[in-house]
Amino acid sequence: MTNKRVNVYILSGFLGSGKTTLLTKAITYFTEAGRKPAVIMNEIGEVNLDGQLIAEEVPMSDLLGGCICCSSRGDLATALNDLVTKEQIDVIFVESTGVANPMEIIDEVTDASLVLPIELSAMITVVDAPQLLELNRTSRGKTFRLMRDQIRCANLLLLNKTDLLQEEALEEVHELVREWNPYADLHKTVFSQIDLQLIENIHVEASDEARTAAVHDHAVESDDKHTHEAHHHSHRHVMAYTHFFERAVDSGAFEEFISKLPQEVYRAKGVLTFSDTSSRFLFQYAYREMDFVKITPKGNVPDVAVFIGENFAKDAIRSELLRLEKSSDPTDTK
Ligand SMILES: Nc1nc2c(ncn2[C@@H]2O[C@H](COP(=O)(O)OP(=O)(O)OP(=O)(O)O)[C@@H](O)[C@H]2O)c(=O)[nH]1
Repeated sequence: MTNKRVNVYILSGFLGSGKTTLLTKAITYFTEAGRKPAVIMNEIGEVNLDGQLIAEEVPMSDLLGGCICCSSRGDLATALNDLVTKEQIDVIFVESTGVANPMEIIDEVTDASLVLPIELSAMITVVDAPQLLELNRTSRGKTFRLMRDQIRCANLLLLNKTDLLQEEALEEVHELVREWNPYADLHKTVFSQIDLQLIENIHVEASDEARTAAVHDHAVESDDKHTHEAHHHSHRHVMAYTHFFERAVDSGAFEEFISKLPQEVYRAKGVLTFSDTSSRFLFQYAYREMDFVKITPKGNVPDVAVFIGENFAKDAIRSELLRLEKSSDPTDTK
């Protein structure tokens, strides 16, 4: 379970922004690099038209007739499960409907990562630059707010359709996006054309060296808020840390650890065995409230916890959990 994990990328962005345009390019790139991609396509309508653009040999799952984030909740996990259990896949792209709430999708993928060999690698948001600019200048309604949320949650941002804007207008919308998300890698694009290696790099960084860098970022930001601008090139914004437990931890010590989580961690969940209880527990943590429910997991579920937040120090969480594991080890006499 702890070995190879399939990288999951969420593609978000408002209706017609250029997600499928990016997806077809990304599939070609990963296929040519010898890695096997798969796609989960979520459409509000009852037919998957975008799927027609994806090569036949790419495994694809359709979630039709609703948004992943509301009516189809649970279906995404099933689709992920089907892909990773039936196919030899390296990468999964989840193309959400243009109106999906990004946090809900992040939540559902990370929920699934508790029980499946997958890992949320990044959220990539494609922004329709002319549309955002127009909404910013005029209505600022529901669509505008949704676009803002999709931008805020991203690790990689494509400011797309820049061919349709004059230089000055482009700078205006670029500034707006940068203001909403100072952390993501931001690229001005035409037909979602970017160096696709960037997508792989997000993953590499998020999975290892980034841990150290995240600690550094965090420390610098809390020392001096005015140096915030210096971190524009960081890929770390909304991020997740998954911890697989090697042994059971003490329930009281774990609760205390959760109660002291930094405020940058706004969501955590997991399945745990405690050294001082007979049952296993599903734990949930949201908006500083925690909840533990006894469960008997179906299948072979490891002891695991996922932490989701913004720019938190993954290393600090990891070392504290290792310390809890060590202190509940009866063979450790130190
Ligand atoms: N002019 C221009 N058109 C673009 C650009 N990128 C994409 N398009 C066009 O915009 C339309 C929508 O692109 P898609 O990639 O299908 O957008 P999408 O986000 O997948 O759309 P939905 O699935 O409906 O949410 C297509 O006709 C594209 O060819 C761009 O940079 N400039």
